[in-house]
Amino acid sequence: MKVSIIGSGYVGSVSAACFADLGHEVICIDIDEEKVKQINAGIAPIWEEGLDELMEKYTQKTLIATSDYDYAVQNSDASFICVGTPSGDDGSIDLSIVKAASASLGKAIAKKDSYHVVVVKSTVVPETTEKVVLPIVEEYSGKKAGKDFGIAMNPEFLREGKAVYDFMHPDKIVVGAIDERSGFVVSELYRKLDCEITHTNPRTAEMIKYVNNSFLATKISFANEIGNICKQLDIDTYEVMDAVGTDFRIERQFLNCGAGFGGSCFPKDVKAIIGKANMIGYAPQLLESVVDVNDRQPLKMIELLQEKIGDLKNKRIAVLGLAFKNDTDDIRESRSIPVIAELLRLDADITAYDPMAEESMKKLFPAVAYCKTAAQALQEADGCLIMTEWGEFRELDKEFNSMANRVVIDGRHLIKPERLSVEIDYEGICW
Ligand SMILES: NC(=O)C1=CN([C@@H]2O[C@H](COP(=O)(O)OP(=O)(O)OC[C@H]3O[C@@H](n4cnc5c(N)ncnc54)[C@H](O)[C@@H]3O)[C@@H](O)[C@H]2O)C=CC1
Ligand SMILES: O=C(O)[C@H]1O[C@H](OP(=O)(O)OP(=O)(O)OC[C@H]2O[C@@H](n3ccc(=O)[nH]c3=O)[C@H](O)[C@@H]2O)[C@H](O)[C@@H](O)[C@@H]1O
Repeated sequence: MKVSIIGSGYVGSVSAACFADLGHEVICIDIDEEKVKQINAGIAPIWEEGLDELMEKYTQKTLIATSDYDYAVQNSDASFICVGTPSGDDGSIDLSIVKAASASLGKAIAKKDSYHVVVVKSTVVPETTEKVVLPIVEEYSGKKAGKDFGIAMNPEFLREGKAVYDFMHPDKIVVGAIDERSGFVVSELYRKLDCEITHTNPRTAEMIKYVNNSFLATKISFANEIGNICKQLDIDTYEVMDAVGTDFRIERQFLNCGAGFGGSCFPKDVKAIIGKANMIGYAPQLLESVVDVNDRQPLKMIELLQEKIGDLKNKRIAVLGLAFKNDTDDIRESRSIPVIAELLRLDADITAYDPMAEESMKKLFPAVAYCKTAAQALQEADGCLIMTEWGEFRELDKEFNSMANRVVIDGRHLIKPERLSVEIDYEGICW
């Protein structure tokens, strides 16, 4: 089949490359000319394991990029909207980018003689596909949904860092279409994947995505709350979760307490569904608490540090890990952001290291001294904060020797102090 993908960010570029790998002809559309050029040169616009290889393999064969909606729509059967859905000022969803993409798509569909399917893959709150995207496409195309064009919602569940693998090995595919014809076109695109398709309406598909992310975020905040209680009682919360997680109704994953969840989706999606609930007159107490626990958690790292070394003014603090999690260069909502901001407010001197995310964080905090290795960041440091679950931090040992004061606060349960050859003053955030 022929498909166009609107937006070449994490979801768009991975979907494009994977659809090409499934044998489809793909056209990427982006308003960012730099990304268009990159893709046409066979270079992935973001870092994801396996993505460069797929881009190189299919670019200029079955995968091309353009900023021309008309060209893309004329030469494809369906268009996937994969643009960002950030939080507005009050936390609720900002649909302006989705609206702009829908309008461009509508104008292009106006010039097309044959049937086209509009697919919303961006994470959008329930009712958006039917009450926002559909009317905009109708308005700009002058055509009728369900007759001249189809419309469906197809949420994406991939994780950053494992995006290509997740796309190709989904545990669920959800297609929420307004009619059978639209649903059939979308399902056909996934035919080669070994996964059953859940067919539903657009609103339910939208809700499935939010419930998935909110439930995972709730598990993490629950684990953090329990971890904070366990720490006061001198109970190893990881031992607790290992036992509790053996119950198949609970499941061990996403019960790792630590500095909290970051990333481009959990924080914004929980806030967006809270916003939608408030809009319809329901106060979602539990979800509000999920956000509160998560906001408080990273600052506990600083409190623990202050307990050990007192006033942080002019103290040299090594921040290890800047990305919101391992295996990505993405710093969106990374828990290291509030931590660095607070350290700067307290006049600490910061050295920082991350294997991939240094460049992005530099734009946000130019005053931090960025280092090329963890060892360099630790030199002469009065304290160390471990913020991201990078595997290489697990291997740290002799590197702690060069610290002026070997105080290590671990936000990701990576260091086993008893296994080190060097003695350190170690504290886990909630263990
Ligand atoms: N990042 C992730 O791991 C996941 C994200 N999602 C959802 O997918 C959506 C996209 O997220 P990301 O890929 O992270 O966003 P992103 O911000 O990385 O990429 C969005 C892309 O859209 C382009 N764009 C903006 N306006 C445009 C327009 N009018 N026409 C064409 N292109 C335009 C931007 O230049 C950018 O390249 C969001 O709703 C997000 O919640 C869903 C699952 C996973
Ligand atoms: O909608 C999205 O964008 C995506 O959001 C998450 O994926 P992602 O944000 O890439 O990362 P996760 O691996 O889920 O981790 C999110 C955050 O939770 C933290 N986390 C995770 C697990 C855990 O037990 N504890 C914990 O603090 C991680 O450190 C990280 O900051 C979901 O896992 C994906 O299914 C979803 O598609």
